[in-house]
Amino acid sequence: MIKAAIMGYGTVGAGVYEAVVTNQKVIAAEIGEALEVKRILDLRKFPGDPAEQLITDKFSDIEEDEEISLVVETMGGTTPAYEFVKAALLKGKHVVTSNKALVAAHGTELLQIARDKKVNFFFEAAVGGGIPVIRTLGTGYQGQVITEITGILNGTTNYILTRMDREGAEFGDVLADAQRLGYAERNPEADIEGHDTCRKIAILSSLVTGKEVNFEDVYTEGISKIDSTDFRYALELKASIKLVGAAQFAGNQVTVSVFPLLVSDENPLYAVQGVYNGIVIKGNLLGTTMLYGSGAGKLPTASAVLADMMEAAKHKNENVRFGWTAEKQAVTSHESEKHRYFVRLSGDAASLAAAKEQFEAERVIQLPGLEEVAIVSAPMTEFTYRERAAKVPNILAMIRAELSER
Ligand SMILES: NC(=O)C1=CN([C@@H]2O[C@H](COP(=O)(O)OP(=O)(O)OC[C@H]3O[C@@H](n4cnc5c(N)ncnc54)[C@H](OP(=O)(O)O)[C@@H]3O)[C@@H](O)[C@H]2O)C=CC1
Ligand SMILES: N[C@@H](CC=O)C(=O)O
Repeated sequence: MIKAAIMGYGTVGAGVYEAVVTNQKVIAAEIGEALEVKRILDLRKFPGDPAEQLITDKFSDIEEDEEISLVVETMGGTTPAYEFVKAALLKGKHVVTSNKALVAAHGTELLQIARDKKVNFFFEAAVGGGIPVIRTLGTGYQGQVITEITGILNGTTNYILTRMDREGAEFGDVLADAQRLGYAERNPEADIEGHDTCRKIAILSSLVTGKEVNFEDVYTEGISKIDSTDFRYALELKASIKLVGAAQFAGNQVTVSVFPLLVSDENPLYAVQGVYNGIVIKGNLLGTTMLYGSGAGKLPTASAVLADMMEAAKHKNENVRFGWTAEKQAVTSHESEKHRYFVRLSGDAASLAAAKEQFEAERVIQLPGLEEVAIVSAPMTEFTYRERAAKVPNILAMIRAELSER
C-alpha cells in the first residue's frame, strides 16, 4: 500500500482526492498495490466533506509520518509551498506538484534534491493542465532536435478570448466565470498579464534545453489591452487572437516570449477554443505536431497529477532521469524575433501614409463605422518594428500576427 498526502484541498487538490478514490481499482491494478490518501493539509476544516477526517492544518503531520512516501502539493504560490516541498524531499518522500510558480522559481534546486535523495519530483500538471506535454517531450521526442514550441498554455485567457470573440462578451464578466469554474489563479493577474504562460513556457524550454531557462528572462505581454475592436478586425482577417508562449531553439540561440497573437484560420491554434490548450511542437524528424486538451479545471488537472503519482509509485526506489541541470541557458533578446504586425492607427492620412511606408504594409483594413484604420506589416524583427514605429504617429495598438499572405 502506498500512502500519500495532499497539501492544499482546493480545486486541484480536491480533484486529486476524488481521482484517487474514484479510480482506486484501476490504480491498484496498474501499480500492483493500493494507493491511499492518508492526510490532507489545509487551513480550513471542510465539515461534511468525504475527506473531512483526513484534514490537518499541521505540515508536521505529513513531514514526520514515515508511512507517507508520496506528497502532492496543490497549494499554489511559493510560500510556504517551497519550504514544505523541500522538506518533504529531504525526508525522502516523492513529490508531485501542479504548481508552475514553484517549479519555475525553484525547480532546479528541487530536482537536484530529488536526485540526491533518490526520489522523484514530478510536475506534469504544471504545464497544459491535463495534457501530458511534459512526459511526451521527455519520451515521445527522444533523439530528435526540437526547434520550436508555440502554445496556448493558459486556459483562463483562452476562455476569455474565445468568449470575447464568439459572443462579444465583456472581459470582466468572462473573467468572473473563469474564476467560478476554478480555472483562474488565485490572483488572476497572473493569467491576464501572461505571467502564468511565462512560467509554463520557461519550464518547457528548460526541459528542451536541459538547462535552466529563467522565467524572468522571458519577454511577457498579457491580454489586458485586447478589446472588442481588435476582434472586429480579426474577423475581417479570418483570424482570432490567442495568448501564446513561444520558444525557438537554434543550437545555443534560444528565444522565449509570451504575447497575444493574431492567428489565421489556417493555423492549428485557431481551433483551440475555451479552456482548451494547444501546444504546437516542431522537431527535425517529426515535423509539426500539436498536443490538445483541457488546460485547466479540477479533474483534467487531477488526471495529470494522478499520472505523476502513479509514475512515482512505479519508481519507488529510484530517481527517474528527468528535468534539467543547474546550468543557465542564455535567452536571446526577443528583439531578434521576426513577425508580421497588425497595427491600428488613428484614421488621419499622415499616420496611414507613414505606416504604409515604414511597415511595408501588405494589407490595409478600414472597417465601417470606425474612425481609425489598420495595416498588416511585412515580416520584420521586433527591433526593426520598434525603430520604425517611432516614426509613425498615432499608433493605437499593435498585435503580432501569424497570417497567411492571401
Ligand atoms: N485550477 C486549475 O485549473 C489549475 C491549477 N494549477 C495550479 O495548481 C495549484 C493549486 O491551484 P487551485 O487548486 O486552483 O488553487 P486553490 O486556491 O483552489 O487551492 C489551493 C488550496 O490550498 C490551500 N492553501 C493555501 N495555502 C495553504 C497553506 N499554507 N497551508 C495549507 N493549505 C493552504 C488553500 O486554502 P485557502 O483557500 O483557505 O487559502 C486552498 O484550499 C496552483 O499552483 C495552480 O497554479 C495547475 C493547473 C490547473
Ligand atoms: N490558471 C491556469 C490554471 C492552469 O494552469 C490556467 O488558466 O491555465
